[in-house]
Amino acid sequence: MDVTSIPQTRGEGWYLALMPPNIKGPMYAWLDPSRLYCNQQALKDCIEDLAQPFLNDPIDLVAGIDAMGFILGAGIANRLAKGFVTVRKEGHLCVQSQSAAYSDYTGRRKVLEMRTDVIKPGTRVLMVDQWVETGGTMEAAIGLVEQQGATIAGIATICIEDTEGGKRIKAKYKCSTCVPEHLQHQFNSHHLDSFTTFHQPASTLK
Ligand SMILES: O=P(O)(O)OC[C@H]1O[C@H](OP(=O)(O)OP(=O)(O)O)[C@H](O)[C@@H]1O
Ligand SMILES: Nc1ncnc2[nH]cnc12
Repeated sequence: MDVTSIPQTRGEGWYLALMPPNIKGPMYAWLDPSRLYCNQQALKDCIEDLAQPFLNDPIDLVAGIDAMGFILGAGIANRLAKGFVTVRKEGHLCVQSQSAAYSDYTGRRKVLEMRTDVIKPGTRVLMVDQWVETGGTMEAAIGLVEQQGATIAGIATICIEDTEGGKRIKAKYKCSTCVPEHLQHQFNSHHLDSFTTFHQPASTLK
């Protein structure tokens, strides 16, 4: 699908077909969700789908995880008319912060940091990231938020894979994703039928 085209008929999760497969190998995610943000209708529909289950829930604050969780998180915060707090990769926050070490789908050790001057005991926080694969990143971020006394109001992310960590998160929290149930197995196996229609333009293969 052309990156900016808007189909006349848009079924559930139509925009997921905009995501191209990884062509760079195992140190990268298996697909690139960020291409869907380039399509104005896809970005709008994705944010609406993720926010919808939480529209009537008591939420005080939205937390987005560095880096791509900032895009969806800010959009969802705006839709819910709530504030937005960043959960950052280490080395960027110049104010008092708490940190948590974790490893993600790459197997690398990483650190997340969060400011300590926003969350109060009982603050209800909606956690947002682009994706949950092993769940390492989301569980580290949840740990930071809970450590400050907040309650997790839910999780919003394009996909939660049915990994051990993904299943643990789904069992424990209210979750909103963009993946229709009948497509979940394609996401779990890291291959989407829509990949077969992807042709990399010659100019991008240099
Ligand atoms: O469930 P996990 O195995 O922990 O993986 C999920 C994380 O990995 C990706 O971020 P990544 O750090 O690759 O990239 P980003 O900085 O572009 O968001 C994704 O957006 C999640 O944050
Ligand atoms: N952004 C992402 N896309 C696909 N798979 C992922 N696994 C972890 N992050 C991912």
